[in-house]
Amino acid sequence: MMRIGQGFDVHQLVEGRPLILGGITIPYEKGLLGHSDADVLLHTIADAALGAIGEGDIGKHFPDTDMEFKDADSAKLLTHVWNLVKEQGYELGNIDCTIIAQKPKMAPHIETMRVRIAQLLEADVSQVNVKATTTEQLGFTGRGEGIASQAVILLQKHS
Ligand SMILES: Nc1ccn([C@@H]2O[C@H](COP(=O)(O)O)[C@@H](O)[C@H]2O)c(=O)n1
Ligand SMILES: C[C@@]1(CO)OP(=O)(O)OP(=O)(O)OC[C@H]1O
Repeated sequence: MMRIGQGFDVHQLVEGRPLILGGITIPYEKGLLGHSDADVLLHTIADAALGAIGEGDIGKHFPDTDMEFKDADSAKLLTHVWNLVKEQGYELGNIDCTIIAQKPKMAPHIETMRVRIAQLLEADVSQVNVKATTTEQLGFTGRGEGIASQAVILLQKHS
């Protein structure tokens, strides 16, 4: 049996915050703003996984009004979500993610993100793909005001 899910998230880029993306810290002059560490890529992956198992979204599981999740490590939130996936008997088929950011250049960091995401999803690196695109300086991402992310996930269960 297979289940598919998709995720999308956006966070604002501001000065004075570290840029945490895909479970790693990337050197940059700005970072993402959020109630948690604002790791937009891990949030997208968590949303895709929750979508695949019909469990809503991360806002439902980790309300941004709850101080327990203030400055939360998104890797821990994703691990919680992944435990729900495993409780339903699923494992990762594959995941494909796109980071939408004008800057910084993601290419030097993609492999490290893949390895970290594979670790969090208890899968092989070959099951995880991470891409990046600019929006050719158009829109809020193009102006460097924020970073968006998208993901599609396939879960599988052996019967
Ligand atoms: N923040 C980014 C954005 C893009 N890349 C890489 O550059 C390639 C070209 O980007 P376009 O937006 O012109 O399609 C893209 O395919 C990525 O490999 C990047 O590293 N970091
Ligand atoms: C992760 C949570 C919880 O700390 O907060 P944010 O970091 O603001 O992220 P968002 O994607 O806006 O919504 C989910 C939240 O409930």
